Amino acid sequence: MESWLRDSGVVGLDDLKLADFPATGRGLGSLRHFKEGERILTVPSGILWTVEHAYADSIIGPVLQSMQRALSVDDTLAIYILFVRSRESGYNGLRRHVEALPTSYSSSIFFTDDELEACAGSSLYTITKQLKQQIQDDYRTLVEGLFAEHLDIFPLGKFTIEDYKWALCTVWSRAMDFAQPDGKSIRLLAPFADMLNHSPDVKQCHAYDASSGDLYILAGKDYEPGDQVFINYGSIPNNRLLRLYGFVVPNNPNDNYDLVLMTQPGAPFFEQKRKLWVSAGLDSVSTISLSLNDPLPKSVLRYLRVQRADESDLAIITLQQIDATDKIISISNEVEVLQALIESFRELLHNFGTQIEKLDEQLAEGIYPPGTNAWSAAHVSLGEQRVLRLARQRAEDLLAALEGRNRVDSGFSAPVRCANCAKVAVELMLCGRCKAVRYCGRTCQVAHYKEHKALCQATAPKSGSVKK
Ligand SMILES: C[S@@+](CC[C@H](N)C(=O)[O-])C[C@H]1O[C@@H](n2cnc3c(N)ncnc32)[C@H](O)[C@@H]1O
Repeated sequence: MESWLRDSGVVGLDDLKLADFPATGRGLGSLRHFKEGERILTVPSGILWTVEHAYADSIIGPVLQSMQRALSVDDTLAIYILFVRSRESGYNGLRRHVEALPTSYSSSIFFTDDELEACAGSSLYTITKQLKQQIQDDYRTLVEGLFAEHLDIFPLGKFTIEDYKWALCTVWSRAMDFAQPDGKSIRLLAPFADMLNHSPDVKQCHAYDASSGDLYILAGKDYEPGDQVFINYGSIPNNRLLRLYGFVVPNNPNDNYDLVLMTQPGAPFFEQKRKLWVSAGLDSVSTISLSLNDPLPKSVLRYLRVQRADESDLAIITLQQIDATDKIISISNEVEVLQALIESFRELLHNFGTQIEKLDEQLAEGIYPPGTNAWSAAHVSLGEQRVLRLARQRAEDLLAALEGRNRVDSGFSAPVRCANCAKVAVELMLCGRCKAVRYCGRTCQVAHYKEHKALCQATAPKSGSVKK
């Protein structure tokens, strides 16, 4: 491969060496001092794997271009790689690169059920199961819609589902993405530069020159001869690292939990609510990342305030022109939102096969030997549970603060009655709009709305939004 890289105009080969490193496996080592920011490597446009190059290929290009529905970027790159690998002649340089690729990967899609069980309950667990099915479906579509039509180009023996999975993992674990000046993004694989391993401790140091189409690697920190040279793949949580790259970073500060919020189209006031979600940059199905830094992002509350809004809440939004997505609509709505969230977080945490304390114990006892698939899965589970516990705590704190304020608002000295059923209780909810009457619960508030409406409109503050 080296002579092909040299002949193709790769710059920097004399200062870097392929080597095995204990912590990461194969990578690139430096053969001299590098100062941070110094250019280390240039891989010219001509030898990059890109969709554009696949389309420009004289054999596979016309076939790809004649497809009624264009393949995804990942599928195009994966099939391009498999195509080059399958050729008996030609493509000499690119075939050398393919020969240097790993023969197997440790993405979670290759985990056995037992290995995956170590992260049961995590979003990775669910996504991996879905992904396995998705890959099978996509493969079947490829066979029927592409391979079977062009068996001379895609001999099925070299395009099996195992080959397809291998090629997809090659793309997931080695592709680099760049935004271009025209706003479009480009996904590419750069021979030799794709031997660089990840370190969160180096600065972002891979770049794409849109005018030349070349890929550059700069030193992400100072290096001494013999050091492993890294790039930074980005702030990636363990669940994603394991799914795409097949490794994890213990105690990863980027760990997250992808919370999926959804509402069925048949739900009451669905269209009205959908407009409110869209105006807040959300939709009826929204996936929101909860992270260690921000375990309960505002967008979660925005979504749920609208989802839980009843007729009177929606009337409040319209009448008072509340930015429903950013502010408390009514105390009752907010209480319901927070209670529902706490309940959901409890349930999500309960669904984890092994709780944090037990996982910590198992890891300390070496039940999951370091570096094994189950060990990686256990770290994903730990990360997701930590985020969810923080999120639950945040929601509980918000609810406690709200209830505390409500108690102060209602006055401890004189317990008041529910405006509907006249029940006496300390913890009555205040009508979020007029703040003139209190209810023992949501049912009473709704039941009383008709009677209360006129008074509510007359006594509600005329300007501003519902007090936080
Ligand atoms: C772009 S390739 C890097 C070169 C790769 N090590 C090789 O031998 O071909 C990305 C893959 O390298 C491995 N890798 C990268 N950074 C790593 C790290 N910090 N720890 C463990 N494995 C890492 C993972 O297997 C990942 O999927």
